Amino acid sequence: MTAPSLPDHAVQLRGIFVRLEREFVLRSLDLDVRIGEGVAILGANGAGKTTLLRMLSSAISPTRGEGRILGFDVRDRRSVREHVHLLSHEMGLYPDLTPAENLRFALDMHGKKGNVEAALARVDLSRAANRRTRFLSAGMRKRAALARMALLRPPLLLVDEPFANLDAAGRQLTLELLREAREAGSSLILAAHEPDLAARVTDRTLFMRSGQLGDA
Ligand SMILES: Nc1ncnc2c1ncn2[C@@H]1O[C@H](COP(=O)(O)OP(=O)(O)OP(=O)(O)O)[C@@H](O)[C@H]1O
Repeated sequence: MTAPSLPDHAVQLRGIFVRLEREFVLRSLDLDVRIGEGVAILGANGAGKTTLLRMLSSAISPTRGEGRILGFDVRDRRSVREHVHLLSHEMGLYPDLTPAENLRFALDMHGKKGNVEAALARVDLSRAANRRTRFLSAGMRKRAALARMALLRPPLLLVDEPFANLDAAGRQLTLELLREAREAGSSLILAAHEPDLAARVTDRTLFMRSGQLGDA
């Protein structure tokens, strides 16, 4: 499905509430992110950053409020999922597939073509390309998920704590891949606990407190 019209915003949220169990985790949240813009979201543990990213990826629906993502209604899960990619802690890799198989599967799912071998070489995973993902270290799995993100080049990229579990080289690689994705036109929303690293790949920083966003 194509977007109703060419949007100038990747994200526009107005008065969004998300209730999980009995608690409102997001409350009256507004957010505007322009097409091509990069926004960092900082905030204490439990502030609601992951919940916001999960809602933007349509993993969960808002309890109240309105929003558009790349011009699609925030509740139009099928359209949102087609255009938005979430790189999260879980990473969404199939443990019994190899990294190469995971990447090919992701490309097939999105009807895209790409050079899987080159993407794995870029993240220094060529030697592990044919081992089952379940036998890789946390950092290696993160590199595989980064390679998949780089291959998919989604219009809107949501990234949750990308620098955790990575060595210095892995963090540098993450910065490079995020920068390349932005140069290719992806809009980016990045939740992190490392303000300096986050600022290197985003244009501005917001702070989440008790489920609401404000200036840092
Ligand atoms: N599936 C769930 N069911 C019920 N409550 C949840 C669920 N997921 C998260 N929460 C609650 O929502 C609140 C926000 O959690 P969230 O993971 O969004 O915070 P966060 O800002 O990403 O934190 P961190 O920096 O620790 O990753 C927390 O109080 C958490 O307990």
